[in-house]
Amino acid sequence: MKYDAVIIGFGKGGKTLAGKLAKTGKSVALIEKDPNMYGGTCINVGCIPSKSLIHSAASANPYGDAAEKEKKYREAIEEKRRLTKMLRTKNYDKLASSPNITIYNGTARFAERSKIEVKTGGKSIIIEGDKIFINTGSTPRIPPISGLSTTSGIYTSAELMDLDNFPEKLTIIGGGYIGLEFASMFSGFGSDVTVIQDGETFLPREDEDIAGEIKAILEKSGVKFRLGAKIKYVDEGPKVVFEWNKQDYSLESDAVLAATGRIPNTSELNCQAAGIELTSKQAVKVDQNLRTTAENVWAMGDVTGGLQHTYISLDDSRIVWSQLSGSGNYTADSRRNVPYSVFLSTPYSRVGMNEKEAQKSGIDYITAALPVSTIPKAQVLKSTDGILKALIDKNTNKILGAMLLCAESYEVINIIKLAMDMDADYTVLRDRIFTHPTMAEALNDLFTL
Ligand SMILES: Cc1cc2nc3c(=O)[nH]c(=O)nc-3n(C[C@H](O)[C@H](O)[C@H](O)COP(=O)(O)OP(=O)(O)OC[C@H]3O[C@@H](n4cnc5c(N)ncnc54)[C@H](O)[C@@H]3O)c2cc1C
Ligand SMILES: NC(=O)c1ccc[n+]([C@@H]2O[C@H](COP(=O)([O-])OP(=O)(O)OC[C@H]3O[C@@H](n4cnc5c(N)ncnc54)[C@H](O)[C@@H]3O)[C@@H](O)[C@H]2O)c1
Repeated sequence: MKYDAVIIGFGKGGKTLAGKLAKTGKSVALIEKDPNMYGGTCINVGCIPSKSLIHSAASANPYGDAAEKEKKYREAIEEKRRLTKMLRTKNYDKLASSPNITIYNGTARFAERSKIEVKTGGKSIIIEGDKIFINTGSTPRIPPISGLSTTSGIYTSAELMDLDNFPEKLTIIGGGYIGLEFASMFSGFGSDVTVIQDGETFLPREDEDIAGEIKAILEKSGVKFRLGAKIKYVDEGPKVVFEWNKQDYSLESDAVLAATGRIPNTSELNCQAAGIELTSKQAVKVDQNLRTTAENVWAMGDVTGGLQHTYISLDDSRIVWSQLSGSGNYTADSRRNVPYSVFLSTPYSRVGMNEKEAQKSGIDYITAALPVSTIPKAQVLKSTDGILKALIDKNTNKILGAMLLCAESYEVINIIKLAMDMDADYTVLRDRIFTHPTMAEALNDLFTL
């Protein structure tokens, strides 16, 4: 079988590109190894199921009795299963219904530069592609802690989001995005949550005041932190044995989540057969056009070792499409002002520089700050914890960055990103009409210096 394009992995970038290529009449083969992953990590085991559970947790009663908590949790898991199944089917049907797309269910590996071996159900077939696109995503990194991969009751994020029984007591290893979102979610359901992190500093990339507020909000909801801890081993229970503040502790719980980062999925690809180089972190090495070191082979999304967000994988498909459709002008180094949101009970969103980075770069900046309690909509929502902060270039009046720790920050941050992309002065946000009462209207006050 020969195709114009072979796409390995049904992730965000891959499925978007498949659709675009098929629309222009190209023949496309899309290979996915797991039928429960049609549509990729985001809709099956990542963003969407976690946000569905976070949404359900927001209306749970963390102080309810055991039966009430269990009931609410089971309903939330059922709703998550319904939602992911619906999206998975939709994603599959959308591509499968195109006459130009063939979906293969099997594990792909390079036989040579343009030939891919697909192993499926004990059989193996070779398919050929004029152009090949790698979109195989990433997988949880399990650190070499004794007992971590062999003890029962230790889960990855995907497994924990499919647990039938409510964990009254949850230990989370790792205080990154996944660790904190799950801490917030499970404390919302009423779990007793402890986060164990190796590093001393909480959210080391954030400004201290912001990190401090986030930690205080999580602690207020009952989450306990053990920062600068060294895990010695994990044992049946499950029980995590660790050293913290020069003392040994043994923490037993109903479940342990390993949220210790994610590594690119390249181990099955046999990249060397195609002359595709990997980085020292096992990511596919790409240039600014997302070309690999092999001719006519590109890579998109988590597998490239860059920022791990669904919208980055989507944007990667735009970079690739820019070359396939002619202009080639859009490249990874022209991508700027990439925002992110951490979906905590009080969500945190950021775009651009923070103070730490501005100080390091020597830019002359002004800091604008606004306590969330002054925002009328925050009072309506009864969500008055948090702070809004923005940095403005003193010489040019341009916005350098913003950090929003408040309800609905994941929506409002996109307004600031747009203003930054348009190179607007901060006064544009200060003087805009926004609807009332909204969280967005707080930008008028934040940017009134
Ligand atoms: C719990 C969690 C929450 C998250 N929340 C967010 C969020 O709120 N917002 C956000 O933007 N990002 C979030 N992310 C990150 C986001 O999910 C990923 O960055 C994104 O899904 C990566 O997409 P991708 O296109 O690189 O590949 P993926 O969507 O991972 O797709 C890769 C596909 O390739 C398949 N595959 C792998 N190897 C092979 C092979 N050899 N042959 C055939 N198929 C193969 C895999 O089965 C998989 O389906 C979250 C991640 C997790 C785990
Ligand atoms: N809202 C979002 O966009 C969103 C949400 C969830 C996940 N994600 C993506 O998923 C990726 C993976 O998230 P993650 O939280 O697993 O990784 P991460 O890299 O963000 O955090 C890993 C954490 O584990 C800790 N850690 C590592 N080894 C440890 C050990 N041996 N003992 C104790 N602590 C240890 C680290 O100190 C760190 O706090 C992120 O990079 C993110 O891009 C995005």
